[in-house]
Amino acid sequence: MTFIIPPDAERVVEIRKLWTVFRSPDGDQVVHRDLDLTIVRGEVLSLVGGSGTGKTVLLRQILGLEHPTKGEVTVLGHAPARLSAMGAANVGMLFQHGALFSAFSVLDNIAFPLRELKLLPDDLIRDAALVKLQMVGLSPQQATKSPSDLSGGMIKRVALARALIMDPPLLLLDEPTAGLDPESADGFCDLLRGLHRELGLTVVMITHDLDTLFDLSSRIAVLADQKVIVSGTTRDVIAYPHPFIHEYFLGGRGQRAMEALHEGAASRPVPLSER
Ligand SMILES: Nc1ncnc2c1ncn2[C@@H]1O[C@H](COP(=O)(O)OP(=O)(O)OP(=O)(O)O)[C@@H](O)[C@H]1O
Repeated sequence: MTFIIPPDAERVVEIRKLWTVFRSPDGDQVVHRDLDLTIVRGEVLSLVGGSGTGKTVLLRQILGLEHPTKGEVTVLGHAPARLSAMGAANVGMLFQHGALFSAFSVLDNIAFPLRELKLLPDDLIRDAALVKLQMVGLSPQQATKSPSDLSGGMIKRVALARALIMDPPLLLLDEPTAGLDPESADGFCDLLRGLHRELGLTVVMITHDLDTLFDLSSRIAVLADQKVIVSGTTRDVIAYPHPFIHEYFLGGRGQRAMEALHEGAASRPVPLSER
């Protein structure tokens, strides 16, 4: 059985019949073809799919950085492009490598989106950035450091603090634990789980890491054949007959992760209805 949207759920992202086509002299590349996806408030939806299946492009559509060739994307009822002035207030984005400004301090990186708005005095912006610094588990002593002085896990935390600076209800994560050692990845998952709960966030995440996938997701959506072929709990998804799903979840790597999943009930994805 695939995911059925509860009738009372608030639809944060609606994607209807989306086509994304990149034109080039060598021919058109159709990345998304009639793709449908609805994301409801409070869920942690993970996008999985083979390399080049359009996961990052889909996040960029939600951010308004790409535009539908055909079809419609709405975030909180508006086209993402229409949110651009206040975009950061509605959608926070954690890019894969953190994407911090190397010439700025930690605090100035976190404060950047608020400073760009030019609406608040500097001392308030500084206070807001310090609150976010502590929210992601870093101490005020880290505020003056340069990104080059930080570990990979700390860079992710600073980038997360920046993504959250304007308290967006929707958070997009591109490979949040990529490049982290297992201990830092576990710590970052714990942080994300806590923030999701405390801030009531809706999260859309791309991950290739099965531990992160099983640890955080309330729903998994699989991209293949230019669309979302199935979405639901791990069980729903695994039951769907498709070569990618078979290889991904039931190949050697997937089997090991599934065994770990069965060993620890706490790491099993919790269907939205049970949260
Ligand atoms: N701006 C662009 N112009 C032309 N082609 C693009 C552009 N952005 C992405 N593509 C192409 O769209 C396809 C999907 O890219 P995307 O980055 O979304 O894949 P992905 O599913 O995130 O892959 P991976 O898991 O390897 O990161 C790729 O073939 C990519 O080369």
